[in-house]
Amino acid sequence: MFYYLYVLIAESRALNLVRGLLVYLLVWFISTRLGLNGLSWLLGNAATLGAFALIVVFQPELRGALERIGRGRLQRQPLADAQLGELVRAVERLGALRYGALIAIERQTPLGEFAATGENLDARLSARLLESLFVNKTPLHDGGVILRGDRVLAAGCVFPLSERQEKYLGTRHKAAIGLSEVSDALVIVVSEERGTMRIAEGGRLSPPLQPVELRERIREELQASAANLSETGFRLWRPKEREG
Ligand SMILES: Nc1ncnc2c1ncn2[C@@H]1O[C@H](COP(=O)(O)OP(=O)(O)OP(=O)(O)O)[C@@H](O)[C@H]1O
Repeated sequence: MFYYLYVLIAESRALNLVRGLLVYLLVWFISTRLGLNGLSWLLGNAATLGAFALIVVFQPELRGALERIGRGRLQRQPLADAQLGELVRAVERLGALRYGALIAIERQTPLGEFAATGENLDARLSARLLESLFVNKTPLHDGGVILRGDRVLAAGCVFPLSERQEKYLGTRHKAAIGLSEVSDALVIVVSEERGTMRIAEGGRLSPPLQPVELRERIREELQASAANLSETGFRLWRPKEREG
């Protein structure tokens, strides 16, 4: 439990917070022992308010953690090999043509609330459809596409932005990471500037992937989540090695 707690903390902004809290508690403890009544009173009262402030500041992390715990047995129709081929072909072509793209593959966390921000399509997945959806100057190219099983659920969707501060990350990549922070979706992002293809999952962004790697990674992830689900009935959260 401590290990999992540590990984959960280390993976988020909470690590700095825990360090800060330890310093705070130490100063409070020392001031009480030394009889510095003013400082000790101030720190004691601030701690009560601080507990509420923490809930507000760390609302996204708390939401993510609760969501992970409550992830249930919503079994989705997995992507068949043929559809996976179509998806990878589309992503590869979008990269080659330098069209930016953002595609979320729904797993156990329902993405309905994000699909509702875009245009409902419920169309059969095909490479040509996916490519068309990201062509510049068309009404639906802005935003992300959501795949549910072998269907394109919606396009032009707004995903939550990650609060990561890295300057090299543009909004498309932050939206990919953001959605993967609050759900178990696999999010593929194609850079318009560089034509690179990456996957965001569990709040982490992969390095640029080759088409073969992309296909394997998606296949592995989808198989792993299906196996995990059938073994236990619930999708267990497993910490992963950090990437990059
Ligand atoms: N919250 C969001 N949800 C979905 N899509 C978004 C969101 N924010 C931005 N986008 C998409 O990202 C596009 C802007 O990408 P931007 O150039 O800022 O990001 P980037 O990560 O640098 O990507 P690129 O490498 O493709 O330039 C927008 O036109 C929009 O299509």
